[in-house]
Amino acid sequence: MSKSPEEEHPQKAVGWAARDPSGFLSPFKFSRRANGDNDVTIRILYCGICHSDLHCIRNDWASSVYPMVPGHEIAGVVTEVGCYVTKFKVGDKAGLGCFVGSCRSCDNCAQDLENYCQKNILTYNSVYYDGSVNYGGFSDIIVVDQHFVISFPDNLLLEAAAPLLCAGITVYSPMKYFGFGEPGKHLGVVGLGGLGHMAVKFGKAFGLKITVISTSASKEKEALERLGADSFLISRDPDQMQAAIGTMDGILDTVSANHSLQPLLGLLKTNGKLIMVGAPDKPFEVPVFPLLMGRKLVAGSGTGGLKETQEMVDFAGKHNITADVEVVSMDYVNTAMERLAKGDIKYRFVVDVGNTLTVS
Ligand SMILES: NC(=O)c1ccc[n+]([C@@H]2O[C@H](COP(=O)([O-])OP(=O)(O)OC[C@H]3O[C@@H](n4cnc5c(N)ncnc54)[C@H](O)[C@@H]3O)[C@@H](O)[C@H]2O)c1
Ligand SMILES: [Zn+2]
Ligand SMILES: [Zn+2]
Repeated sequence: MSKSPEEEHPQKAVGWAARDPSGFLSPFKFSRRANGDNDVTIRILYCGICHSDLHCIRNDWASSVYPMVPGHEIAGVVTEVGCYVTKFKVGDKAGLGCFVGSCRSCDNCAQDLENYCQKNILTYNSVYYDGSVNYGGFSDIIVVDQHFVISFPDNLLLEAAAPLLCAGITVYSPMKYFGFGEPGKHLGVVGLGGLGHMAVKFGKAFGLKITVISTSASKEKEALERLGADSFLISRDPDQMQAAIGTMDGILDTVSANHSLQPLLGLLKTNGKLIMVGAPDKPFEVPVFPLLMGRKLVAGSGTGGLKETQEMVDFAGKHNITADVEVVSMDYVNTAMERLAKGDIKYRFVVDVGNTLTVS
């Protein structure tokens, strides 16, 4: 019989886990592997709450395995390093995003695109090479191969930098790849949540013109004044949408639920690109005529590779870019998930794991 999560590895660990698709999280005792020669052990101080965590704990994508300890925007301090570890020493600030493994030999891995490796291993809801289940960042410690660990510049506050490791890289990577990493272009950002607000910040740092496209007029003032967007478009206002037709070089769509793409395609100029990063559970309808009439492209992008993630964090350090966070205690996490489901957060919850994680 296989060993229990608490006994399968030598290092004791505690976290909060969902046990079923209700997604309700509660204390959970498990274990982590011994720190190997290439491994870094991180004492987790903060972990962001991504909408993907919510999709996962509630089994929206029909791929969840329980018990599940979510969390993939992890920031903390290195407490142990293996003998081959060159990137980190004990006491360094370190972080971890969506992946803890990849094959390291396929074409994707050779191009620093571990995020597209067919054999990559997610930080949680996945199985490691040794056959044991991975548990994520709502926990006290984690053991990771140094290749998947990111360094933080000293000037960034850890709690506000943690969301860079998913929300940040998920918008930075497609912006660079699809030609929005330099000044001059006009990019629309749909959905002003965790990903969306990071897209506004990176977009302004790249020198883009940014228009936030939102269903909710209540976000306008903040988008313009606090986040620095150039304009704000209410997608439910037909006059505003009509006036914006054919004005955007690209749109980054971060929306977590199904919605119509047709009005968005209309906003694009000829050769415009609609880049999907939101991950609703149902397929979209893609109307073809708006694509033909203007040679438009609908594309997608998933997080980013490790090299680019480090580049993004270093760029964020130089430009002082972090997430706007609401730091909450571990025992608030179920309320935070409810609020995230309703869009009641500006703009990222981060759990203060280091000070508030308790398991009785
Ligand atoms: N591509 C990737 O690699 C990747 C990485 C991280 C997250 N995601 C996905 O991106 C999505 C957004 O994640 P997040 O953490 O920013 O979530 P979030 O909840 O912080 O933001 C989502 C935004 O979408 C808005 N929204 C929700 N339903 C809407 C609707 N029907 N019409 C218009 N706007 C709507 C919300 O108000 C909110 O502003 C999720 O589906 C998540 O799973 C994808
Ligand atoms: Zn995420
Ligand atoms: Zn690979």
